[in-house]
Amino acid sequence: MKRNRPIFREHFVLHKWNYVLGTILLSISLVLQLWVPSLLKQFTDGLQNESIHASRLLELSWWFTIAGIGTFIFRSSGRIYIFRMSRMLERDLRTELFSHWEKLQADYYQNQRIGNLMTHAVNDVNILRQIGMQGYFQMVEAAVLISLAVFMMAGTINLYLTLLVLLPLPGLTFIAYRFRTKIQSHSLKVQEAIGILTSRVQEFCSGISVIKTYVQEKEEIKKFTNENESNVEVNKQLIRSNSLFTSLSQGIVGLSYLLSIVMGSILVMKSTISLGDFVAFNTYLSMLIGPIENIGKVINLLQQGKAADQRIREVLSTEPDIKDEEGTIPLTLVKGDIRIKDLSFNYPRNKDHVLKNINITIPKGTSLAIVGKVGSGKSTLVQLLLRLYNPPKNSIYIDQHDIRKIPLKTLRSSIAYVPQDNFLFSSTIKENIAFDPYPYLDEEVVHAARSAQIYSDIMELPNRFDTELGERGLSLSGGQRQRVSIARALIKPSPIIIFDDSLSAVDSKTETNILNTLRTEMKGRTSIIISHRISTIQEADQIIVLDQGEIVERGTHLSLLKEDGIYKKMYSQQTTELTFIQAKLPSIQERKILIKRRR
Ligand SMILES: Nc1ncnc2c1ncn2[C@@H]1O[C@H](COP(=O)(O)OP(=O)(O)OP(=O)(O)O)[C@@H](O)[C@H]1O
Repeated sequence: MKRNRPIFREHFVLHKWNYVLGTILLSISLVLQLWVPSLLKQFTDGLQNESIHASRLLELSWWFTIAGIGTFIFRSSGRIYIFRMSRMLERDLRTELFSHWEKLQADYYQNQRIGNLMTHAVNDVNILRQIGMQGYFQMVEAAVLISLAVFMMAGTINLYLTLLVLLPLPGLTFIAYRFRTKIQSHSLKVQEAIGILTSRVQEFCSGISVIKTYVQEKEEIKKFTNENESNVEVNKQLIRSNSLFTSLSQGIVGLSYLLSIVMGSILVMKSTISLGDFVAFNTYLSMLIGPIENIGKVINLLQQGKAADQRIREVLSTEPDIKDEEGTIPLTLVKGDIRIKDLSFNYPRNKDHVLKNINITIPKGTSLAIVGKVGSGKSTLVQLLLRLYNPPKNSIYIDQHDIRKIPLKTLRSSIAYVPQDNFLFSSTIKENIAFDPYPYLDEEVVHAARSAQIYSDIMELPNRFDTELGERGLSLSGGQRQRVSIARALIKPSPIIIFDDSLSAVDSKTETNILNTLRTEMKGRTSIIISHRISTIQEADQIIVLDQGEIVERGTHLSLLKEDGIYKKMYSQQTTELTFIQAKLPSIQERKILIKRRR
């Protein structure tokens, strides 16, 4: 959704009555707070005149108690009202950001740093929340407290003393603003330094075996020490700014108090004001210091808020490139006939075509295998079928419909896809397999696991299907992750299934077992298998060989072996490698002799 107006303003307008109520409650508490100095005045003057008696003392104590309790009740409820609204802004904005990101295409994420996205979701939203919480609260407090306190000081005690004492205080606002900016930039550097240290530790933990095998411990310690040193350096700058700010503001506040005490005492001695006035005046002054300092902080916060608001609105106004377009046919099911016609494709930020003039027909229920060198365009082709990138119009058809006219939801729920990277979520194995929102029965999960040849591995885990996987499923081996991904695709009752190099991390025995079960699982389903291994794809109904984005060979395993092309070369190379490995392996007879000798 495009946001034309600043986010906080929109939120404020939407919840204005809650903010008004919060403001009224807070203002009542401030008025009650400002009642205290006048009670103090009456008490002090009473003591000085010796006119105070027990019942008056009791009465004053009552008023003090009422002022205290009232301040507490109204301040807390005003705070709850205002702060609750800001928490709602935070919650709604994060949900809006998240659901917007979900709509954006894969390409968007390839051009963004994850760190930036995290900053939008965490820091920028926090800043907007702070404007609603501390920012709004402190502005109301400053406006009400300063105006009323100054009015009381000047109107009921002494105008000139008030002007004199207030003279240095705008300096407090100024330095709070200036230093806040400086402190902010130092804090940012400290955060960056901590981020670098964290990444270093993270990288160290992940790469520990490489570091050890390359005997790089000393080098790594050196790098860490340098970065640790930089962290100390930026922290020193932060400490310097903080100390200077505290000392300067204390200096200004001290000057105000000094003026108040010296000039106030003179006025008391001259009987221009009473001792009670003097006490009340200094109490008002102490109440003013915080809000005056806060003005500077709030100005700074508003500036940060402006930048955060712009950044968030920029993200929210990024239009998804891949969405249901005009003319989308309301299809809910497809059968699985695929036709690719004159497809040429280049990635959005690269003019060179990575696929050139591709023509393929895959009738429903048949299989297509794609082989080819690294970077020849195999994954791109299947990603276009899923519309992870937009293919040109009228270039890919499913059941005679241009896929750009098939609702995205229908298209993607009709395709089960095992991507190359085998991404697993940090949840249980069961949740990873039954990821498709369809409510799967336990038996279906077990069946998918058996078909993907991962069942016995799962049964050996401590909590079997309920075993929690670590981040990105890293607690499993590469081959196990691959088979969990396959199970996730097999459980999905979709008419089309795609495997992108999905058997690369399993041994040849497991590969044969998986292929045997897949034959049954894929009956009636249109399948596309990408692989570098001929053994995986040789039984496909048709095989294409891609080279630099072009189909250079096509046929069946047998027909391609008759051609003297890339396919045959790959086959010969792989069978020679296999024979070589087999030749290297001792025969059963030789193994028995070896075992005997070892004994
Ligand atoms: N997101 C992208 N943006 C720009 N170019 C890309 C992108 N993804 C892939 N490419 C380029 O497109 C070409 C085809 O890549 P693709 O991943 O389709 O090859 P592949 O045949 O699947 O390779 P592999 O066997 O390594 O998986 C490559 O030159 C690659 O650099």
